[in-house]
Formats: sequence, C-alpha cells, structure tokens
Amino acid sequence: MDDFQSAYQEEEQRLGHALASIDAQLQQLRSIPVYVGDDFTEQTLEASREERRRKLAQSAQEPYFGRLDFEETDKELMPLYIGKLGVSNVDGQQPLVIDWRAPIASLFYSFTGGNSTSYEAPEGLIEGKVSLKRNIVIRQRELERVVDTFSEQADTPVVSDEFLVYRLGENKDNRLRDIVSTIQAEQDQIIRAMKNTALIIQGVAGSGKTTVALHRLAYLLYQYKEQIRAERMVIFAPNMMFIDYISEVLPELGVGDIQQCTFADWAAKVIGLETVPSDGSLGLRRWFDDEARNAGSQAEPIYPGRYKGSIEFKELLDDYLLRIEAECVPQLDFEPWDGKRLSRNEIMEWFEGEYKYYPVARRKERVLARIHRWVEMELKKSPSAAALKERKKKAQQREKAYAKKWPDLDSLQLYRNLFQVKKNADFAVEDLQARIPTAVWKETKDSLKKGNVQEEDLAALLYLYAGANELDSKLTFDHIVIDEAQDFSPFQVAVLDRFVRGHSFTILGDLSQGIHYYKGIREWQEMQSLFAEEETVYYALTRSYRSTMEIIEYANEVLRRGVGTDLLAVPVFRSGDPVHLLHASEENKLALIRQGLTKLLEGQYRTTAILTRTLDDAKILHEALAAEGLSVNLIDGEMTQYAGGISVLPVYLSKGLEFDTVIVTDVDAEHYRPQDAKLLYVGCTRALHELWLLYGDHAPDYVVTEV
Ligand SMILES: Nc1ncnc2c1ncn2[C@@H]1O[C@H](COP(=O)(O)OP(=O)(O)OP(=O)(O)O)[C@@H](O)[C@H]1O
Repeated sequence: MDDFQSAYQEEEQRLGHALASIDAQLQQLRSIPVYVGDDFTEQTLEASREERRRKLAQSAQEPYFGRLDFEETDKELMPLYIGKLGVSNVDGQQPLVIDWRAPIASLFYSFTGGNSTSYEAPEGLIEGKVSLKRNIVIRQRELERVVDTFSEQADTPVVSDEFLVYRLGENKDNRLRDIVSTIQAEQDQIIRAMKNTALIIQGVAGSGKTTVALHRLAYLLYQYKEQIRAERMVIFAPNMMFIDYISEVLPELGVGDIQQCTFADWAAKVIGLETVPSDGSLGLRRWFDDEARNAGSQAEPIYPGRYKGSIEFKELLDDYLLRIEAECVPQLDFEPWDGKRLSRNEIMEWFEGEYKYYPVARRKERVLARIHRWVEMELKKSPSAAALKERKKKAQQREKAYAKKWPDLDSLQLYRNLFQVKKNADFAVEDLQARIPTAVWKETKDSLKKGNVQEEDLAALLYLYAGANELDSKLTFDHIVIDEAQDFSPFQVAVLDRFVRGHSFTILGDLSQGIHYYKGIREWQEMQSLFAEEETVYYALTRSYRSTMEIIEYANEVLRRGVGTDLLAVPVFRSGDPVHLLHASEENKLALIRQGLTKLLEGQYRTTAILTRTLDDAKILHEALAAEGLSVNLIDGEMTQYAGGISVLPVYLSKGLEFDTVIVTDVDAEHYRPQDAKLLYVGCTRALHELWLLYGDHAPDYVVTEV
C-alpha cells in the first residue's frame, strides 16, 4: 500500500469514528422532548439544546476539512481536526473537531514550514512543531479527497499550493463562497487582527478582500462573544446586488443577523430623509457617459464630491457646530406674563453651565424644559385663582412663541442654513461660506433649493446630526466593515467613527480599482491619518486568487501602461487559456460574443459577463442577444439580485463580482479614454478562467492586442 492509500484509509477510519460520535450526540439530544412551556430557565435551556442540535446536524455532513499534527514542546503529538464548528467527543471532555476560529487552529493557516512554530493562546505563546498538514474533502459524509500540503516525511517538506489550486480551478456559481479550508497566512493575519483597531487593507483585485472581511466578522463574533453582537455589526457595500452576491458566506460560517446595506441607505435612515439620495447608478452614469465633461482638461478640477468628502469640509463643519452652540440661545429675555422676566443671562447660565456637556439639541431641549419648570414654580406664587388662570394662559402662549425663536437643529435644516437656502438665516455663515469653493457652494445651494440631497451631502448631514444630538445606543456599532473603500471619502469614515466603539473598522479596497475619481481617495494615507498611529494597522494583499496567471498578467499590463502603478497582482500558479484578443467590427461582434459563450452554453461554465462601456450600450447589446434567442440578464444598477448565467452590464457595475468568463466589448479609443485604464482593469479582473477582449480599430495605448 502506498502512502496515499494508507493516508486515505486512515482518514476513512477516523471519519467513521467522528461521525459515529456526532450521530450519537445528536440522537441523544433529539431524544429529549422539546420544551414548549413558559418557564424562562427551561426555555433558555431548550434554546441552547436547539442550537447544539443545529450545529451537530451541520457537522454530521462535513465535520472537518483539515488535519494538523502538532507536538507542543514537552507534550505528546496531537492530531487536530479542524472544522467550521467545534465539536467535543461524547463525554464532552476532549475536542473531536476544533473550530477554525480557535487560537490553536490558527496554526493550520499560519504554518508555512520549518522546524518550530508557535501560536498565540489566551495563556501566552505556545511553541511546538508541526509534522503534518492535510486537507480533507468530505461531502455528505463521504471522504472525497486527501491532500497533504505539508509532511515532515516528504522529500521536500514545504507547504504546497496544490490543494488551493485545485479549489481555485472549480467553477463558481452565482454566489461568493467561504474559504475556511484554504485561508492563506496573510489573510489569516487580517481575519484574526485585534477588534479595536481600524484595519486598512489595500488588496489587489481578487486577493480575497471581501471574503476575508466576512470571515473576520465570524472570527470576531467567536473571539469576542461576550462583548459584541451580530446585530450591531454592519457591512457597507456598494449596492444591493453585491449584497445579494455575498449573502451566502455568513450563513455558511454559521453567522446571521449582521446588517448589510449601502452607506446611503443607512445614512438616510439615521438622518430621517424621506428618500435615499440617488447614488451610484445615476451619478455614475452621468459621470461615465458624459464624455464631454472631461474632455481636454489636464489639471484636476474641483469635484464637489471630493470637496464634500474632505477633512477640510469636516473642519469647516466643526467651526459651524461651534457657531451653532454660540448662537443657539435667542437674544431675548423670556417674559411668561407682563412683569415677570427670566433674563437671557440666566438662561445662558443654564445652557452654558449645567447642560454644557450635552450636545446642542439636547441642551436646547433641557433648557426649554427647565424654563417650563421655572414657569410652574412662579405660577404657584400667583396672588389669586383668577391671576393664576390668567397667567397660565399667557405663559402657555409665550412659552410656545419663545421656543419657536430657538433655531431648528434638525441636521438638514442646519445644512440648508449653511448654504443660505432660507432667507432669514439662523446663524451667520458668510465667513464659513467664503471657505467653500464657489462652484461647490452654488451647485449645492441650487440642489438643496430644489429639495434634493445628493449622496455626497450625506457625510456632512450625518456629522451635523452626530454633532447636535445624543446618539442613541441603537445607532452605534460594535464593528464596521467598509468594502470598496477606495470609493469612500475620508469624511465618511470620520463620521462613521462617531458611530462605532473603539475605532473597530475593517476598511478594504484597491486603489487600482478607484474608478470613481470624482469622490474616492487617491492614497490610503487619507484614511490612515484619521486615526492615531496605535489605533490603525495597514495591510497589503498582493496575491490574487481569482483569475488564471494569463488573465492576471494581462490585467497587470493594462495597469502598468495606463496608470504606471506598482500595485500589481501576483498570481497563484494556475494556468488557463491565453487571453482571447479579437478584432471586432459591428458586423462580427455578435458572432465573436457567441464564441465566448461556448463553454457556458455547453454547460461547462455557469457564469459569463459581457461588459460594455456604458449602460446604453449594455441595453442595446442585451436586446440584440435576446433577439438571437439567448437567455441574457441585463444588470442596470437598480437590481437587487444577481442571477448568474449570462449577464450584460456596463463595466463599472461589475465591480466586486466575478464570472467564469468575461467578454469585454468595444475596447477602442472612442469608448475607453486615456483615463479609463482602471476601468478596463476592473473589467479584466472579473474573470476566473477565460477573458475575451473585443477591440476596435483604434485601441487605447494601454490595451495590448497581441500576446
Ligand atoms: N484563500 C483562498 N482560498 C480559496 N479561494 C480564495 C481565497 N482567497 C480568495 N479566494 C477566492 O478569490 C476570489 C476573489 O475573492 P474576493 O471577491 O473576496 O476578492 P476581492 O479582493 O474582494 O476582489 P475584488 O477587489 O477584485 O472585487 C473569490 O472567488 C474567492 O473565493
């Protein structure tokens, strides 16, 4: 019997033993009648039994995916079996399967060869030696595959990528999946990083940023179970379709209830806007489809979105908030009835003294309540019942009138005041206005006048809200994930920092995919500088797991030529077809697209994207393909679900997604301007196995047409 056969047999036996133990525990739990009564203690016990039943039933299908033989210094060698959920043996004394998030399981991911290794446990650093790292595929209780990625016995004992490459070669369906069995060391480091840190992650396309962020949430919930709750964690994602695309990973990891939304949806809810400002799809269209808007301009223009997302604007609002506080109390005494007076000085004393540490809207509320109490005390001193009645009536009217003299501290009203939308401003703002670029000021004022709030105004509105009001604990988070963070502004992150405890952020993105030039960041330093040095850690992920080597090398060349960046992806050694570079004309375009669809139509692949430059192009192509009898989905930015199969979409909406094959159409100078290299890079890097590029007569300089 060779080594492989004996390993397989050994694992088959061990699997039988593990399944028998899990089945026995499950049976025992199922034999306990389900409690349906009203006793609270019994209900709690029943809930925990139900949770165990659910977990054991899940483990009974695929109990583990890896084995690590670890010999702790001066202790016996222990084969550790690692799975998505931890399971003890029948008597509950020994671990049968170790949860992938447990400290010791980190060895499975961080071990990269060598004689000694260590891991961080709650009791300190544990040292020892690894003699075997084995990947085990179990599907529906059957052992399918055993691959040793490290063995001390091997001739060249190094950790190999064999299993990873096997996994990456699989076809994907229309959902992102968990990667617990193949998390790489550099990804593991991010997943297990300390909770109270603002992690900033620059990761090349396909480096697993989104996936890693989702695994990190599962890890944090496991590691800090006493301190955090799933409902108080949030993922900010670019659109609802993307949220649908990632929706299976967390349930696969046994995690539910984490909030997932766009920043605009969440912000509009907090501020109480009736409609969510149109983001993305409309804004993007205007920008990407309007060639004229950029033509010829060399210097960077002032983009209102960049300005309103800047720390400079935040600082202006800090000054504005100080002004609001200083000018909030009306310049008059309060007279509940003739002859009785509460001076403004006294009112100011309350406002500035006792209530000083409350946010201004709360202070206003407190002061008005105090005035009301003062009135009631004074009323008691009335000389007669008739006088009391008369005074009471007057006081009621005057209290109302006096309250109206106070400014409206609703954040939208404050913002409108800053842009002088109202005739009689509550606060003097001329000096502040002078600091806002005129074009931005005018555009914003016009838009607010029409009753419109734009997406780029949301950070400021939230900031005014958070500055003026006491934040309800229901509004604050235990952890915030920001995906595609290169399209976020520093101000957005700064304002989110007000809504999270301990700067607990996972901020991920890729500057090479920063296609929303009019609002995103240019350097990660713009985000890092928001935090003190000890509050933030920066990681760079450079290995790309999604695409074949051929695709990554091609996409890298686009970046090298078009952007001159050094943020290039390093491929995992997985080879596939050369990139299909085809000259296309209006006449043969559909025929070439059909060629690119072959494997999907034959059932070998499950997803193909045809990427156009604009939404209008996508609509036209969608119609043409549908007329040929193909079943094609048009993705237009308004969709909330991603169905897989053949999709036609503008390239800018493909961000974050991936497809077995990608066909990029219209790659010519008319559709791709010199500044669109990043956009093309995004398109190319969506492909897992095949990339087809249909270029026209005049391809931009950054497009290689021969390989
Ligand atoms: N360690 C890993 N093992 C197996 N697959 C992995 C691993 N890391 C990432 N992947 C796969 O690589 C692909 C890309 O992952 P993901 O979408 O999370 O990357 P990303 O960095 O967010 O990409 P992009 O910025 O290009 O949208 C996914 O199919 C994911 O399953």
